[in-house]
Amino acid sequence: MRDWNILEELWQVIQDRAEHPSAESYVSSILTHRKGVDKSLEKVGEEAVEFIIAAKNQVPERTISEAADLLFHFLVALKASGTDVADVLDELAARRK
Ligand SMILES: N=c1c2ncn([C@@H]3O[C@H](COP(=O)(O)OP(=O)(O)OP(=O)(O)O)[C@@H](O)[C@H]3O)c2ncn1[C@@H]1O[C@H](COP(=O)(O)O)[C@@H](O)[C@H]1O
Repeated sequence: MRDWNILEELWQVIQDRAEHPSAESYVSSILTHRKGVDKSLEKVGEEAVEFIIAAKNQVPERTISEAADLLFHFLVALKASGTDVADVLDELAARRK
């Protein structure tokens, strides 16, 4: 099975950008956007739609790329909304049957 550490790494980078915003950082630009949390939520919506279209049209490369965009923006939106990804993982674990 593929290593999931990339998601953990990405979460660490997002945390770091939140604590130390930088002008060159895309993550910082979303987390400090004038629209507040709405900007990150908009991006999740856009990327979800793009993912759905790619998957429906059965375009594998595009589906992978849009899925990556969606996962990335979802993590940024979790941060922007003050949600800890650890709590989401705990919630999933608690649903184990
Ligand atoms: N995984 C990503 C990643 N995926 C997508 N993107 C950016 O997300 C943006 C999405 O863009 P769209 O296609 O929606 O383009 P757009 O219309 O210009 O976007 P908006 O103006 O609507 O925000 C692009 O600028 C991409 O570069 C990402 N930017 C950063 N990362 C990761 O986040 C880390 C930190 O990045 P910085 O914060 O930029 O240092 C990086 O090292 C990467 O690992």
